[in-house]
Amino acid sequence: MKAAIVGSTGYGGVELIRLIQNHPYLEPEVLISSSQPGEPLARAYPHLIHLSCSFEQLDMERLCTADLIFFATPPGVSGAWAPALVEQGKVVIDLSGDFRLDSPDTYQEWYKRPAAPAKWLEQAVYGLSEWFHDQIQTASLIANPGCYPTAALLALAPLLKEGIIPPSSIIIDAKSGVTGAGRGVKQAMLYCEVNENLRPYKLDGHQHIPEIERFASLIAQENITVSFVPHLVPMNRGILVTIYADNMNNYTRADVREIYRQTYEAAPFVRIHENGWPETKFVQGSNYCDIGYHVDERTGRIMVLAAIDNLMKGAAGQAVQNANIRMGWPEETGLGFSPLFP
Ligand SMILES: NC(=O)C1=CN([C@@H]2O[C@H](COP(=O)(O)OP(=O)(O)OC[C@H]3O[C@@H](n4cnc5c(N)ncnc54)[C@H](OP(=O)(O)O)[C@@H]3O)[C@@H](O)[C@H]2O)C=CC1
Ligand SMILES: CC(=O)N[C@@H](CCC(=O)OP(=O)(O)O)C(=O)O
Repeated sequence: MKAAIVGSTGYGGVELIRLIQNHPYLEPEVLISSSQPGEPLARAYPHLIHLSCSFEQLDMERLCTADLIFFATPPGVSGAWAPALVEQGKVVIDLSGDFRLDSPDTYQEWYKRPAAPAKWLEQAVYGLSEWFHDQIQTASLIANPGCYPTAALLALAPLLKEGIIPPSSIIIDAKSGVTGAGRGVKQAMLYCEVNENLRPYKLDGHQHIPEIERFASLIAQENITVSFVPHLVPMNRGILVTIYADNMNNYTRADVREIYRQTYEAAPFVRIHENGWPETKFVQGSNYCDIGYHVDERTGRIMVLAAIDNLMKGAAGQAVQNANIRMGWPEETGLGFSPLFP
């Protein structure tokens, strides 16, 4: 099948090229760049000099030569282009946040821009592969989750579904590498600003808060609110979330172990750490989400940790996993990379 990637000069886009180029059933046929049309891929990414493709202008007719279209673009781009592509019978997988929220007002409030039409927000299927597998199988428009929500929801969802933690006690402390902010030039992301520094940011309005709350509530079947504190850490890739919640009814470590075991026993990309806790190095370059937990009898809290590679399970890897689910291919197709360590 032919794939098109819009935003292929960005970090999410180049990770898609790497994955699709190694995928047995997908070809990276159309690589779109609005800033560098006509330029060879190797000019933007010399490590891909062995691939002799060039970037192309964003053009509807050209996009329609592909079967599957990935958007790895800033907010607003897929919202404008995806509906027409779906109407042409194409499958669209969107890595941006344009279709992750169901209310135009909520999108406007958190993204500070107008939303895509409500009809398309309602039609989009959330691409958290392990939890929305059945809906993804028939979806035309897949809203790939944000990087922080992927880690947070995979860690939280089993406990929420079982009603083990109360709806308002949840604190999510999250840390991301710098590729999470994209390849665009920003002063705050310069080496001297980021190196040897640990920076909390957007405590007062991160766009992933409504996304986490929407799907946590859906899974728990009650209204969930979370406190969310993201941090930027001086590393290229990786996200670690540490979640704190009250332990209702004193569930034991054995109870929690059984819940995670049962929930994820058939999930090829979720690994549970029974001894020790996940680290970002354990998942780097791979599509795994590693989860660990601690049932703290002293304080009556449960701590759950999840590590992902933000560009893989947090973006391009999960997008390819969703393409596999949608096309009926084995979920691991083209994603069988072991993590890079050290
Ligand atoms: N980085 C990460 O870890 C994650 C990112 N995401 C989301 O995925 C999307 C892509 O992220 P990322 O790759 O990091 O971002 P980058 O900034 O690295 O890349 C974005 C790409 O979009 C293209 N672009 C910019 N403006 C337009 C436009 N108006 N029309 C068409 N193309 C445009 C740019 O290429 P050009 O100017 O050449 O067209 C650029 O290459 C974002 O929405 C991001 O929030 C989601 C999960 C994780
Ligand atoms: C380190 C860093 O800056 N990370 C980005 C994550 C962006 C992302 O995943 O984005 P969308 O949900 O907007 O698509 C952030 O916190 O905004």
